[in-house]
Amino acid sequence: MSSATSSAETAVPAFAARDVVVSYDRRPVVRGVSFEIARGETVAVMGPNGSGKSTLTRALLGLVPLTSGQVSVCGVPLRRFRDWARIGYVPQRLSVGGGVPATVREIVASGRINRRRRFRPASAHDRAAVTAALTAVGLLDRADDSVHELSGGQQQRVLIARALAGEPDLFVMDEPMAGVDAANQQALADTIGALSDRGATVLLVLHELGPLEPLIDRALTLAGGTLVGDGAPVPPEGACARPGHDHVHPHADSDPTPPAVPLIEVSRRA
Ligand SMILES: Nc1ncnc2c1ncn2[C@@H]1O[C@H](COP(=O)(O)OP(=O)(O)OP(=O)(O)O)[C@@H](O)[C@H]1O
Repeated sequence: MSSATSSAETAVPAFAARDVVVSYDRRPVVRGVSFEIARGETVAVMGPNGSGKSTLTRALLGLVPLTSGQVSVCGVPLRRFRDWARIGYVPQRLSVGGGVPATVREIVASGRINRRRRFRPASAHDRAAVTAALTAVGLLDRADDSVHELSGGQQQRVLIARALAGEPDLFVMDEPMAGVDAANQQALADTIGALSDRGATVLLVLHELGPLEPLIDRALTLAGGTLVGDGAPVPPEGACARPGHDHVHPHADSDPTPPAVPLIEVSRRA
């Protein structure tokens, strides 16, 4: 956690959403969602495909506009929030370096931009933070390779390293385990666990709890854009618990009945 964090500040929620509605083409896909995430909590956002998980998390960061409702980050209304260096965002897919022959190290170093003083070269601390982030995700040996030479799962780890490099105290990760093999999933879970132990706030969009299960304090469950569950995560049982279980539930649009319990899914994405 940032050394600037005072005990008074920890009483303020990291994120607060009130009656949040987000629409695409006037179709609401997040429908009146309210919750608070306390500083230091590790929270999963779960639910069927298309239930609005990504849209909700993007709305918390101002990446999609709210149709109505309010969001505040560390007690500051989103429209006035400027302290973006405190937030590490891991998007669902690699969206940087497209067509540009950027190296893994360059992408990860871009996570320091909000921390660096303008027009100053990278400091020893900047370089050390980048190396530590690459080490944490097991990609130090690929640092000088083009990011396009990496597999989808490795590219996902580059995005996580980019977020780590900025040394934020709030992390928002959209399906960080998607496409990552089992061994590296455990390594990433250990990294996220270490962040959590340091007091970071971690919000994760997840299709399944997997190796992150012991770290999750709370699960917010969406169905059809509505919050239908807020409580302890429910581990998968029976067939759903089997490794490799592939289970895609119908889109909430075609099944308007909210589930009684959180649905645990495995993404079909490679
Ligand atoms: N940019 C967009 N423009 C129009 N519709 C969108 C856009 N992004 C998402 N949607 C639609 O909004 C709904 C919610 O999508 P969202 O990606 O937030 O759900 P999700 O729960 O994260 O899904 P998944 O688990 O499949 O990633 C879906 O019906 C989706 O098709």
